[in-house]
Amino acid sequence: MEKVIRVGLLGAGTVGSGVIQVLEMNRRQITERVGAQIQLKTVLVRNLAKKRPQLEGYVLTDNIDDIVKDEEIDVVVELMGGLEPAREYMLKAMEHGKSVVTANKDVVAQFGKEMFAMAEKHDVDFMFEASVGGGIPIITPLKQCLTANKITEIMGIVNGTTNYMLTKMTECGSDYDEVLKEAQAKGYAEANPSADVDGLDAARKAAILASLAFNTRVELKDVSVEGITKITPDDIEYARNLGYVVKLLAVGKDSPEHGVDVRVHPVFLPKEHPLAAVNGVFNAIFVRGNAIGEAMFYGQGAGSLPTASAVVADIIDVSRDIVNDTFGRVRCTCYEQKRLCPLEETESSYYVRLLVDDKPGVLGLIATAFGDAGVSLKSVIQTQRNIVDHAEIVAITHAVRHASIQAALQELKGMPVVDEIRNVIRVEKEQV
Ligand SMILES: NC(=O)C1=CN([C@@H]2O[C@H](COP(=O)(O)OP(=O)(O)OC[C@H]3O[C@@H](n4cnc5c(N)ncnc54)[C@H](OP(=O)(O)O)[C@@H]3O)[C@@H](O)[C@H]2O)C=CC1
Ligand SMILES: N[C@@H](CC=O)C(=O)O
Ligand code: NA
Repeated sequence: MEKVIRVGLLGAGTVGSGVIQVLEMNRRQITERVGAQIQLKTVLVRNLAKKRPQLEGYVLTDNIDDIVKDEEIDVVVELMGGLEPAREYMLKAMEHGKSVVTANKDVVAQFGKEMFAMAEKHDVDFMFEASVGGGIPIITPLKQCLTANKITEIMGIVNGTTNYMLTKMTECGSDYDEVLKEAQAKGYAEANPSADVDGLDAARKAAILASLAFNTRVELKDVSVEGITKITPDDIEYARNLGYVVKLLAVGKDSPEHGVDVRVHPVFLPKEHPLAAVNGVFNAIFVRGNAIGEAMFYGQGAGSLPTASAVVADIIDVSRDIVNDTFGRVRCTCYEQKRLCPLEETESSYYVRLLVDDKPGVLGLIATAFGDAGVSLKSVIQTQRNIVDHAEIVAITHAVRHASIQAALQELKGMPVVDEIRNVIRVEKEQV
């Protein structure tokens, strides 16, 4: 008789309902591929009273014990989101001998070590492909396909909500609040969308990617984070006129001089850069390895079915391990303890937009202030932009240390002719 693998699902929202749909839509192929039937048995939700026509025929519960203590259930799929009780439920599931699949970057970025330790202790699998880049395969490539390489750089657009917002603001001049609402309606945003727009979601993903790429534990607290809330239509227009697009980037670098540098921030990206063409909900992740060279992974970073694609692939992988009794083939890969590079040591070019008094000699004073702080300028433009008695100065600097640009900004803040530092955004150099 055909073996049956039973699944307990925690959460039936955007991704959870996508998982149910994919398991039903591709049932025959999935059974063939696994050599066993995957059957969803029980679904945990918060609100049992909610109408859920899609879940007819499945056992619904709001009690986690109905899943973790059910001996028939082999795999627990966590798609509730947030730290608690998701972390607690996943640990409980593993304690009861069940493999766990999750899309939860909050837990992986903060408690990954604890999760792997529990999986090892109970000889079960812990899989999290959907936690970064939604449907894009990137966790498995880093854990398996790229292991022949020493990886020195990983860089990408890893938040679908903010990429969707920036794309709409750039292409259609849409209003910030309006496009955020659209992204929420499409199911891209986190339960609390400030995680998206403040860069935290991308920072969690950056921590996960860097840990896997550089084989050293990087947690959310180790990532310097800046979101897109300060980006204005004016910055987007200046970027366009100067030959750039504005993107929220996650950057991870590993070098012998500085150690591991992981950060998330908006950047001016040259229009010719391959990541500049990644628009809407699409994500892309660049990896530089010493054997493969450059590789890029591209696809939909959020949304019900694309994310479910990654979750179901993990369920299939775990099921194959159950069928073949080969759990834990790929354990935690953080076997080194590398130095984490402080933000002050990082280097970048910057776009600096200032509101200044509109009078002779101001441009010279500004250039001197930058020069005194050791910041050399690549270009400076002065515009009027409907401002009475004032002007805007936009400077693009050459690559300088973070500490130097901070010193220049401090100097500028104290100058009577400078009325406001309107924005400071990093500028990414062209790919060579
Ligand atoms: N949305 C996306 O595009 C992507 C999401 N992810 C991640 O996937 C996970 C799920 O996201 P998403 O589907 O968007 O979230 P939703 O908010 O759409 O769904 C969450 C589900 O979990 C249930 N739930 C939440 N808290 C509890 C609780 N304490 N006890 C029982 N059930 C609970 C909710 O129940 P109820 O229905 O009763 O409210 C709901 O069914 C998150 O970790 C997210 O970061 C990853 C990649 C992409
Ligand atoms: N809110 C996230 C969902 C996927 O991780 C995003 O917008 O990318
Ligand atoms: Na993924």
